Amino acid sequence: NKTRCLIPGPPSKSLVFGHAVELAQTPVGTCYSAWERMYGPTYMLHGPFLQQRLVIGDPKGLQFVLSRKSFERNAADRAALELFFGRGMFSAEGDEHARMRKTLSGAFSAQSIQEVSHVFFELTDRLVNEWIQNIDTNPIFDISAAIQRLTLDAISMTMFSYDLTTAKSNIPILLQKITNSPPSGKLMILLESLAEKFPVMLNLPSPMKSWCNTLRKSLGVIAEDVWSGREGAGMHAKLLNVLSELGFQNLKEKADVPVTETIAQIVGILFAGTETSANVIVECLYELSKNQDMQNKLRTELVEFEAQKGRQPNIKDLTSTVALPYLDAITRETLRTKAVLTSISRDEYIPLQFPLKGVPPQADQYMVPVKAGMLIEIPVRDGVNVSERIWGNDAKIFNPERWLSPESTAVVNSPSHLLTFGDGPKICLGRIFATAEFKVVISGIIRRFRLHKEEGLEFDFYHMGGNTIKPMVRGQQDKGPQMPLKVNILD
Ligand code: HEM
Repeated sequence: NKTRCLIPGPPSKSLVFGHAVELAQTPVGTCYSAWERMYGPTYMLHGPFLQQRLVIGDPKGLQFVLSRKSFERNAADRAALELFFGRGMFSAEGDEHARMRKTLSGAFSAQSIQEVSHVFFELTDRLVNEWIQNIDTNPIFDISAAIQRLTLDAISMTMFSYDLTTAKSNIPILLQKITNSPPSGKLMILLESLAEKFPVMLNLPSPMKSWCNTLRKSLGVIAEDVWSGREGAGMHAKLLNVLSELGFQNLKEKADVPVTETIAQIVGILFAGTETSANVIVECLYELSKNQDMQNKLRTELVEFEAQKGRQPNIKDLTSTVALPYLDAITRETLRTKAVLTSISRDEYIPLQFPLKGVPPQADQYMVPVKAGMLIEIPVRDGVNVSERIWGNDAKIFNPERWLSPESTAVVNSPSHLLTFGDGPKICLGRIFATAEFKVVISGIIRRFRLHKEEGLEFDFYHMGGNTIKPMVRGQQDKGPQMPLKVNILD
C-alpha cells in the first residue's frame, strides 16, 4: 500500500497496543519531540489493533486541518463525552456546534470577562491569606490543591453564580475523582479502543460513569436554583444567563431536552476551564520556583508599577500586552511550553510545508493522503509549541525573554503557531477568561511570596483522566498528583 509506506514513523513495539501504552504511561514530553527529530513533523503512529494515527506537526498541514469547518472531533471521544456529560459543545458538530458556540460566546467576550474579573482578584486574595496562615505551621506544602480549587471557584462563581466551596457541594470531590483517575492501564487502553468500534460497551457500568451521573444531577439542582432567582451576592451567572436567553428560564414549561443540554454545557465548561487553567498556573509557579531571577524580575515589574501609579494593577493593566511586559512574556511562555495535547480527525488530503522525511523529492512529499477512519493527531505541548523548526534551538527551554524582542522567532511566529488554545472554528472559547485569570493569580502570588523548589525533589508530568496533565513527585507516584514547593512570605 503506497500510502502506508510513504509516511515515515516509529515501529510499533506491540501489535496489540501500537504506541498507546508508551503514550499513556510515560511522562509528558518524552515521546513526540524525539519522534519529530527522527521522522520530521509529519509521521505515522499506531493505536491498538493497528489503528493508524497520523501525527501532523507540520505548520501548513495543521493550519489546513484546524481551519476547515468540516473537521470533526474524534467520533469515539464524542460518543463517550455525550454519554458521560450529555449533548453539549464538545459532542456536537456542524450547524448544531455553531449554534451552541454562538449562544455561549457572549459569556466569554472580553467585556464579560472584565465584568467578572473582580472574582479572580477576590479568590487570589483568599488564597494568599490562606497560604500566609499555612506557612506559620508548614512552609512546604502542595500548592496544586489550592490552585485547583481557585480555578473551580472562578468558573462556578462567574458562570453560574455558585460558590461551590462554601456550599459544601459534592462537586469538587467528584471532579477530583474524575480528573485524578490514573493514566490508562493496559486493560483500559484495550477497552477504550474496543469502545471505538463497539460504542455499546460504553454502557457498561463504571466508576467514571457513576461519578458523571451524580455530577450531572448536582449541577441540575444548581441550574434550577439560579433560574428560580437565587443569585449569590458578588457572583455572576454569565453562562446560565446566556443559556436562559434561549428560553430555558421557565423550566417547568419546557421539555427536558434543553435542560439536559444546559447541564451538558455547564459540565463541559467545568471540565474545559478548571483543570486546564489550574495546570498552567501550577506549572508556571513551578518554573518560577526553579528560577529566582525570573521571580525577582516579575516582582520588580509589579512593585515598580505600583510605585509609579500609586495603585495595584487592575484587570485592564494585567490583560494589556504593554503595561506589564514581563508578566505578558511569562504568560506567553507558559502557554507555549505547558499546553495540553489535542487530537483531531478528518478525511482529506493535507498539504505540507516541510516534506515527508525519507521520501524521494517529488510532489507527493508535500501531500499526505488521509484515509477514512484514520485518526489525525496534532501534537501541541511536546510538538508544534516547542518545535525547533519553528521556535529556534532553545525551543524546549522555558525562557520568557524570547517574547521581549520584537524580532525574536517567538514574536514572529506567534500567534499562528501557538496552539495551546487550538485554532480555527473550535478555538478555545475560554481563552480570554483563562489568560485574565492566569495573570491575576500569578501576579498576586509572586507579589506576596517567594517560591523555591526543594533540592533533590524531582517532578514528572503525566497524562491523567479527562485529558489533564498533572505533576507527581518522582518516587512518590503512589501519593498521586502534588506539587510541594517551599513558600516564603515577603514583606
Ligand atoms: C489555559 C487554559 C486552557 C487551555 C489550555 C484550553 C485549551 C483548549 C483547546 C486546545 C481547545 C480546542 C479543542 C479542540 O480543538 O478540539 C479548547 C476548547 C474549548 N475551551 Fe478551552 N482551554 C483553557 C481554558 C478554558 C476555560 C477557562 C474555559 C471556560 C471558562 C474553556 C472553554 C472551552 C470551550 C467551551 C471549548 C470548546 C470550543 C468549541 O468546541 O467550539 N477553556 N480549549
